Amino acid sequence: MTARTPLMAGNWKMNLNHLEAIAHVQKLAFALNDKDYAATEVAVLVPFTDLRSVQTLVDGDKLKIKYGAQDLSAHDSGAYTGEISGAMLSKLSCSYVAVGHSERRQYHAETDEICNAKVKAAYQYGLTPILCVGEGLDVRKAGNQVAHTLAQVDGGLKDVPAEQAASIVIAYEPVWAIGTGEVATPEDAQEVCGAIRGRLAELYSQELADGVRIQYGGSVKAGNIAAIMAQPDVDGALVGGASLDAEEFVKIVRFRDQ
Ligand SMILES: O=C[C@H](O)COP(=O)(O)O
Repeated sequence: MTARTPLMAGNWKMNLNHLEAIAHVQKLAFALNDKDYAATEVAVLVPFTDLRSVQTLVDGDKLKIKYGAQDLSAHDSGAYTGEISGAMLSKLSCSYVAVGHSERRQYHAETDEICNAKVKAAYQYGLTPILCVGEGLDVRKAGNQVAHTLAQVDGGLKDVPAEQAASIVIAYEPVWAIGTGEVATPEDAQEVCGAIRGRLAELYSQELADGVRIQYGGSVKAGNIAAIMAQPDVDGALVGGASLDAEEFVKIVRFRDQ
């Protein structure tokens, strides 16, 4: 099995303006050290309006924090008012971009087809997509969480070649656990993350599947991260609310100490 470096990504959602973003990244940079970065990759997914400020800070101070966006357009350029292209994100040296977050699926009607086009757009411009998948409460109650989530994996990766899929990050986020304080048990997380890895092996190869990082997301905090990370198929977390508290996020990055 390939060793996978955990990825802790803070998804700020629609929080922190560009000035607050600078202060927040400075706090993270002050607290994190080389040992942290060697053990765990750290990223922040920030509002579009923060990207230039974060880029300037990261470049200027040679920070090891990676950054990226929370969405991108499926289109290259042109008359798509309000959209931001992969090329624009790439120009800002983004490493990551979230695709198909449940809030995009829910409030912006993003389908698996749209997510698939966005995954392809991300790769086209050298960005690593973090493909978000996960079931709602009704699906969970019916016991269909694995089938539902794997269908989203299939849809998001349709016709994506292995050389691209090898670098994808998949974030399993049960919708009922997002921002609710209702965290999935480590066993719940493992069940679906393990199934996602199994599906990647079927779609591509075991070797590829063993190298892909699968994150858990949903009410992750310093107090629950260690048990979640102890699961064999969980390789990091996509952290919402707790990523807005620099001290808490640093503790999550240092999950081995919790
Ligand atoms: O992208 C992050 C997830 O939506 C989780 O959010 P949360 O940590 O606030 O529950």
